[in-house]
Amino acid sequence: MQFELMASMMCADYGNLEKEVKELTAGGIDSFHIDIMDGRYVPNFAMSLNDMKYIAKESPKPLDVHMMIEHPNNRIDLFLSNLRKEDTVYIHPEAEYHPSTTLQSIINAGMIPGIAINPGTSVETVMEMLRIVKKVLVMSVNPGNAGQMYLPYVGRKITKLLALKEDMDFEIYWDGACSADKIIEFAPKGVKGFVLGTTLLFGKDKPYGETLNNIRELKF
Ligand SMILES: O=C(CO)[C@H](O)[C@H](O)COP(=O)(O)O
Repeated sequence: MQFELMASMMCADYGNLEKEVKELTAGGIDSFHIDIMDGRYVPNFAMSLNDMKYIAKESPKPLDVHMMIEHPNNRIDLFLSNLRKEDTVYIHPEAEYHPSTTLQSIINAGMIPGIAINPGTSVETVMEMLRIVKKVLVMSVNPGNAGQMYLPYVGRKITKLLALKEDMDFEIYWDGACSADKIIEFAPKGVKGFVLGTTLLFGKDKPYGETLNNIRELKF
């Protein structure tokens, strides 16, 4: 079964970032998920513009830039000017007065536009934006921290999005507490990719390549 695996780099060993990026690249990761936080939209600080630039320099793999910041429109050009056509930028619609303006800037710059949907945000709230994005990142934990519990009510939202995607042009991605049983349940239903953090990939005393191979060989 074809699905994408992304590494949540806020969970990586920052003291050995070069080694982490090289091992994940060699191990077959599909892209690097970079959580940009401002300590306001979410109660944490994670990665920065410089971390994003460093990872882009160290690996040819695409980046998923997840903007967990207030008013991303004020800072979007800084990020877009350092990205490539194959990179995705996700914004949180709640963080902006006019989120479609920000999405249009991402589209105009040639990157892949995405929205991230918080557990408490309904599909109906973001319906019009589903028509202009290519990717929808469904948060199955509240944004800001790795290592949280999966929130089961998010499953219903994914079911709704899967039905809508039949008539629209976006793919669904999973972010937060992603475990093997969630991949087994949701990949066959059509979820296109999974962000891997502390639950499945990091801090496991196992080479990343081995973990990624094990996930790709899961029995469906
Ligand atoms: O978006 C995130 C936090 O807001 C992280 O990417 C994600 O939570 C990491 O995965 P895990 O939950 O398995 O540690």
